[in-house]
Amino acid sequence: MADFPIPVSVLTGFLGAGKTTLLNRLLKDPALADTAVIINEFGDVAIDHLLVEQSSDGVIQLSDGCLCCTVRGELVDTLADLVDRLQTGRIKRLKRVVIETTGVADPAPVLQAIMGHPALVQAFRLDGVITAVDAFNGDATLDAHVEAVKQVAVADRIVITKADLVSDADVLVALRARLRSINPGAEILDAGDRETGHAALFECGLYDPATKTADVRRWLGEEASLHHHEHGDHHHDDHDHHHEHRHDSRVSAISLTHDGPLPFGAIETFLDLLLSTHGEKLLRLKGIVELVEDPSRPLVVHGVQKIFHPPARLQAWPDARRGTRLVLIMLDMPEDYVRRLFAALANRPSIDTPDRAAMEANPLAIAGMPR
Ligand SMILES: Nc1nc2c(ncn2[C@@H]2O[C@H](COP(=O)(O)OP(=O)(O)OP(=O)(O)O)[C@@H](O)[C@H]2O)c(=O)[nH]1
Repeated sequence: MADFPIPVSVLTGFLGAGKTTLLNRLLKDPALADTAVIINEFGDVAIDHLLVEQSSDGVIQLSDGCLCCTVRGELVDTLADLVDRLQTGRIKRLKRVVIETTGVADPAPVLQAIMGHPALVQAFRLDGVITAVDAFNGDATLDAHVEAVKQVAVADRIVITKADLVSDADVLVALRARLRSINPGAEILDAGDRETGHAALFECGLYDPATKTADVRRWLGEEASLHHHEHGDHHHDDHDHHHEHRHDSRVSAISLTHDGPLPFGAIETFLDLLLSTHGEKLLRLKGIVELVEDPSRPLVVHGVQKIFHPPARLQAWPDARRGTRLVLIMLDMPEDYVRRLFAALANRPSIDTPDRAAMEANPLAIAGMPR
């Protein structure tokens, strides 16, 4: 049996970052029984040693109760097949799916397979993205590959691997600071730490399945400070200085808040305009919204790159705080545009920004707004 929607965790990280090693260790934990592991490999990548006895249909039952399959074709087909096996009783239980992505890939297509597919989105929900970063090579990889920076930026949890290979503690401190500046909201864990087990890595979503209460602060990463990104001048100096060789100086996060309820249409328009004007820059967006239409049940918005999970409602507010809180991580953040767009749609016009009604009527005609 399965409780739909089944949580899906995506494990990413650059080539050789230690994804399989981490996964193998996690899967020894009895708490992860009834987990299906999908290894999303393309091209001539060696089959991971997890998959020693592969059956003809690509899915094997491991002795510890996990299902395992490699995907060389369509991830969508594999996920649909898992649902079919459950419904026909060929799989008895399925509590979780973990997808290990190929090291060089942008994680977006994997996430798109889950969140962008009308049938799968009923059966699965994205729990979170876990990104492994190699302590030894991490800095050089982030310098060389913007894909590696994006993998860090979309993460809910970042796991530093191979810390045992780094003798200089300052290197680890600097790497953590760098990861924190790319993604201030994600929790950063050490793979070698006993605490870095399933409990720390899974259930990144809004609900705690044990208590059914929503931990919005944790989900939005609000414990982490976002304010160092708000010193605009400093940010731009940094940007120019490192522009040549540090991709991550191009990634930044902001938090948008509004007190009081907003109409659903305002949020919809904000997201539509953001995606149509700067969608390629958006790496991650998460938020909770107080709606005019139904203020007692907060709306949850959740997107990775251009792919948005269907908006969901919580049954109740998790704590006394109301209003709207959105956290955005973007590449080359058009911060002024984003803030003005949000302000306009939240009906807080600044001197030269028209109000929401005018904007919805003609969104491209706003003074000073780049298209
Ligand atoms: N010393 C040390 N080596 C590690 C650690 N984690 C992984 N490795 C080694 O790093 C190499 C790559 O690890 P994998 O787990 O295969 O990495 P991966 O990210 O799955 O690799 P790809 O699937 O090829 O992208 C292997 O030789 C591992 O034994 C660690 O924490 N410490």
